This record gives sequence, C-alpha cells and structure tokens, in this order.
Amino acid sequence: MTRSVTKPTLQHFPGDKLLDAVQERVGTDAVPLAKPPAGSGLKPVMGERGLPLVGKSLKMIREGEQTAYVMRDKYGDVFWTNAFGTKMVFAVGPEAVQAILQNKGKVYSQDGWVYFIGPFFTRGLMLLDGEEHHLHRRIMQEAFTRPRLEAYQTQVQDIIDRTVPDWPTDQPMPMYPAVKQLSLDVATEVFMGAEPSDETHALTGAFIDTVRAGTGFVRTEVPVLKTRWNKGLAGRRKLDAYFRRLIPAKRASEDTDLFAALCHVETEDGLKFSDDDVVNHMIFLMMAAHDTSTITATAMAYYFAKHPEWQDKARAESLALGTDRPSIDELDSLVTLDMVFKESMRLVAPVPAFVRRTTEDTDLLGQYVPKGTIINVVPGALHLLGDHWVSSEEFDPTRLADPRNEHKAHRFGYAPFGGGAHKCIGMAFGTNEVKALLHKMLTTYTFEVPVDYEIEWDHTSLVCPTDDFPVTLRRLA
Ligand code: HEM
Repeated sequence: MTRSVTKPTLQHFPGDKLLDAVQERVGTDAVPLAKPPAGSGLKPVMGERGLPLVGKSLKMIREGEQTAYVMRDKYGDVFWTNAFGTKMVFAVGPEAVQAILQNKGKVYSQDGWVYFIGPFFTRGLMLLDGEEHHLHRRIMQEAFTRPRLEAYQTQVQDIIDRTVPDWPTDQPMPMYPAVKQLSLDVATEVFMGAEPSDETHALTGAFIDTVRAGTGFVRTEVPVLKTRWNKGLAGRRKLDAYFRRLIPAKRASEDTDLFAALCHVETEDGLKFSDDDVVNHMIFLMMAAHDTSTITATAMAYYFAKHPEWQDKARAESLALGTDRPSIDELDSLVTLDMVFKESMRLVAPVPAFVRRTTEDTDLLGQYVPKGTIINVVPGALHLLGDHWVSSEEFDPTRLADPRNEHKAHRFGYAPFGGGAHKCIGMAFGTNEVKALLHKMLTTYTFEVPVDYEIEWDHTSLVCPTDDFPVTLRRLA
C-alpha cells in the first residue's frame, strides 16, 4: 500500500497497537444499558462499557463505523456503549433507522445534535425540533426552489471553471485540500455573496474552527487555553458579528446568493426569518454544505482513479454531453456519474452519524431506551450490513441501478442524506455541485493512483483522507 500520512492523526501513533489490544480486552463484557420497567415486556439494550473514562471514543475515532460493524455482530442492530462523555445507543439496521428517522412517537429529539455541536451551531435548522423545525424548514425551502438552485449553480460553475483547469498535472496532487478550497470559495461567494478578501479568509478560518470544535475532548470553555472548544466559540462569535452587520444591506439588495435568499424568503402565508434566524441558519448551512460536498467529491475521484473502467464510462457520457457548463437537467442525465456518486456515498458516508436524544422512556424495536439517551444512527454501517447488499464492501455501482437496485430494498436501507423530517434540505444543491465538479474533472483530465494505493480515512471529525489523497491528473488531449 502506498501512503504517506501528511497530518497528525489518531490513526497511527506510537503504542497504537498496544491500545488496540487493550481495547479488545477491557470493558468488553456484555452489560444491559438499563433494566426495563417491570411488566413492560421490553428487553434491555445490550452493549459494553469500553475503557474507563473514554469508553469507545478512541476506538470510534480510529476505526469509524467499523466499531459499530463489529458490535452489531455481537449484539444485533441496536446496542450501546460509552463514548464522548456519555452513554450512546447505536442503531444500524434499516428497521431501527426507520423508527428513529420517521420518529412517529416524537420521542427522538434533535437535542442529541445539540450535545455535540450546539454551542457553535445554535438554532441551526438541524438542531430544531417539532413544530418550530417544521416552520423554519418551510421558510428555508423557499431558498431552495428550482429557479434559485439554477442561479446558485451558475455561480458554482463559475468557480469550478476558473479553478479546476489550473490544477497541477503529471505529479501527485493533494486532491482533498484542493476540493476543500473550492467548496470554501463556494461558501464565500455563493453562500455569503462576498468577494474573497482578507476578511473572508479570516471568516473561513473562524468557520473551520467551529466545525472542528464538536469533537474536541475538552467539552467546555476553559479560559486562556487554545482548546478546540474555545476556538470554536471564538469562531462562532466572529461569524455571528459578520452576518449580523451585513443583514440590513442584504435585506435591501437584489443579490442572488444564499445569504440574500434567507433575508428575502417568505412563505405564502407571510412567514419570514428574523435577523437572529438568518445568522443562525447561515452559519449552520455553511457547515452542512462544505465538508459533505468535499468528502463526496474526494471519494468519487478516488473510486474513479481506482476503477479506470468506470472513469472511462463516465467520461464518455460527459464528453457526449458536449458542454462544459451543463444545466441541472444535463447533469441529471449522466447515468454513470450518478451511479458512482451514489456508490461512493454508500461506501464513504459523508455524515457519519445522525444524532438524536430520547425525550421519553422509549421502545426501540422492543428494546428499552431510557429518557435522555443519546442515539446514533450510523449510515456507514447501515450501508454495509444487511442481506440486501451483495458483497457490500466492494465498489460496484451496478448495485444501484436496474435491475439490482439494492439501495431500494428497504426505504431506510440507504440514507446518505438522512430521512424523515430532517432529510437534507441541500441534497439537490450538494448533488449538483459535486456532479458539476466531477464532470469538469472528467472532461479535463484523466486521474490515476498507483495500483496498490488504498485511501485511509481519518474519523476524528467528519472523515478526511489521512494523506490528503494524492492523485495524478493528466490533461486530456
Ligand atoms: C453530499 C452532500 C451532502 C450530504 C451527504 C448531506 C447529508 C445530510 C444529512 C445526512 C442530513 C440529516 C442529518 C440528520 O438527520 O441528523 C443533512 C441535513 C441537512 N443538510 Fe445536508 N448534506 C449534504 C449537503 C448539504 C448542502 C449542500 C446543504 C446546504 C446548501 C445542506 C444543508 C443541510 C441542512 C440545512 C440540514 C438540516 C435539515 C433539517 O434538519 O431539516 N446539506 N444533510
């Protein structure tokens, strides 16, 4: 395997094998999460404690969804462990995922997300519950109508057109930071409607700090120290001040960026966002959009580089379109690109967990989950487990098309964009952005990696490649 790790990572460090051996032995006895109430007929959720103090946090950071994968073998689709300072129930099977995401009894609250990212993404759409969430979502939906999506896509395409052709060729290029920079440009120009400047660069730094803060080990403000948490709070304050200052001008403008859209949108019955809402939603939207698209585009480029036959097939379709600036409909017509997009998100789920908290003592598939428990839906495990996936660890985009359609075997068996009331509101935006980027790459370059190269993902926060994914681009004749 060819790889050189380019950033500090918990994936490899002196003594890591010893830690793994300890984690295999300590805190692995099967114990119930809680005793079900007498006469309830419910069974306890079974699981294990993990290491003292840290539980399975390190294991989950080092192995990603593999931890859930292994525990599911032992305990079934619903199990528990300690991690990140709390007890957590994990749901990895389609039935359990359906129960949680559909949330028919209204017992699975977004307060689970608040535990992780609340201080930095206060009152972002994903952190709201019930009727309030429904109201805000209805207003925000107006910022994602087809005409608005088309206007955003034109601006996204401009950024792609001026960036991708300048990427270095004929030598390994770190792809992940290049795509990340591109999606930060999208955040600046298409979301904020700003020209890149010293101020927007400082904001980009503040924004990255808010994203990284959620998985900090110190989970409270400690004066003076430069912890992830403190940096995240400082970043939040900077972003808040920036957006608040510009709201009056945006409200008065006819701009077509997302910030302007949030200032202007109004439902048929006259509901609008307050200034506080605009600030909160902007900061959350920037976070929700940027790493997810970066990860998906990087994963797609990786699978294309590993599987040149799929690359050739997708390129032939892209070239046959005969345009450098495809419309959304034209992007939708690229069948192979779509299959690879879906298969890449199956194997590398950009959002590794969907977090909830129970508001009542709850019956989850006949198992007892006490009120206040954090719940994690793990799409990375959902996408690998279950009878409906054939050779699930293999990259095989044909599984996602007629006649196989393995992703449709269960309504909640494939959920990279989530499901239920909180299903990704930016799904079309993100899909268009990623597909337009890959279309441009396919029609400009071939991409390759050494035959024995395998990407390694770091799971400390949202996933990213430990070596930035070095890929060699060769300009098409
Ligand atoms: C490939 C790209 C993307 C993926 C895989 C993705 C995935 C997800 C997932 C899984 C959720 C639900 C999480 C949960 O239920 O706990 C979600 C929610 C959300 N996403 Fe995305 N997302 C992507 C791109 C975007 C973009 C581009 C935007 C904005 C332009 C966006 C905005 C949001 C918002 C606002 C929510 C919260 C929705 C709600 O609570 O009603 N996402 N996303």
